[in-house]
Amino acid sequence: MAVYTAVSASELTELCQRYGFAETSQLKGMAGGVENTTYQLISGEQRFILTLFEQGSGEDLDYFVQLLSFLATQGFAVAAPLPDLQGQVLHQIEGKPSLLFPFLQGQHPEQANAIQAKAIGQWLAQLHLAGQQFPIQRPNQRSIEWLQQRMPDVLAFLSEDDQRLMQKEVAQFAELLETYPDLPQGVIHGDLFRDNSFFAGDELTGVIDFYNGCTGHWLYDLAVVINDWSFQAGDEPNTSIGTAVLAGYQKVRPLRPDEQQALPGFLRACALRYWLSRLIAKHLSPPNEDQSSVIKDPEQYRKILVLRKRA
Ligand SMILES: Nc1ncnc2c1ncn2[C@@H]1O[C@H](COP(=O)(O)OP(=O)(O)OP(=O)(O)O)[C@@H](O)[C@H]1O
Ligand SMILES: N[C@@H](CCO)C(=O)O
Repeated sequence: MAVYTAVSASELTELCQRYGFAETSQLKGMAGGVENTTYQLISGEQRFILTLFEQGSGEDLDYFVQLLSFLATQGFAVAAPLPDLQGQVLHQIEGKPSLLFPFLQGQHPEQANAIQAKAIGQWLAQLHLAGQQFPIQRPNQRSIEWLQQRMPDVLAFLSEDDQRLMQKEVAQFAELLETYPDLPQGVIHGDLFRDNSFFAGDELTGVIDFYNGCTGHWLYDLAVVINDWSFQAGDEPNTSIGTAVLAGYQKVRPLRPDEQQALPGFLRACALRYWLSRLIAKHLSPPNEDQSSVIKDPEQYRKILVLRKRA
């Protein structure tokens, strides 16, 4: 259960007054999630999601709020934060920056089918195209520079073979970016795993967790999705799912020839990115007791990297 901060009755009452909700509204902790405190807020027949951000000052939240509001006005299936009666979106609850979201219908597709995979590919390409009209920039916090800076921190936790693998892959990604310096960039989601999407049957009802959203390579975003959506069970990729994501994407925005050439390298780089971020989460940002059950396995992404190298 990802609830690190308890909300007092007085803070809940204040929140309800700001939104015009009944004072009988209740909070219920949500399972799932790693970083933030998430509650379901139940007000009569209505349900919402209340997120208290456990890290950071909330400065970056302004980017996410603006981006989500922009996407909602463009008709995207996203959970955009809701303004209170005064039009205020960002709140402080128990001293934490907090947002209230609409409750999305549906489930995360643990075993996604090809129709769902195609739908997420289409959604992603539409995001990339629409993002060209979004004026705010945010650097990618998981760029090649981040890989280069953070890699030395985790080498001590790896076997000699894995150290060599990681060093070589970081160097090869840097070379790839030099070989293809003009790949298109723009707004990306940055973390569109299956557990950040909701489907009711085969219909995509919404996408959440834009906290890795930034200005980055569109191909990077696509590679994150193809990796997570293809490796649904076991160690082998479900290639028909990867193909469906790509087909959905290209139906909306065909890849340029340089992107097609660079895609295999980006699939490796994105596997590397999650191998590294999960190693950091495991060894260098040790979870507290409540979080330990939700730490994601770095080994899964090392294996994906090795498989992507062989392909
Ligand atoms: N708008 C929403 N509608 C319905 N359920 C939601 C919504 N937003 C989040 N949830 C659910 O709440 C739980 C926690 O959310 P989430 O995964 O975003 O947590 P987090 O800690 O912010 O994320 P992360 O896993 O990236 O650290 C998840 O089970 C998710 O499905
Ligand atoms: N999607 C990430 C966790 C949230 O950033 C992972 O699977 O490692």
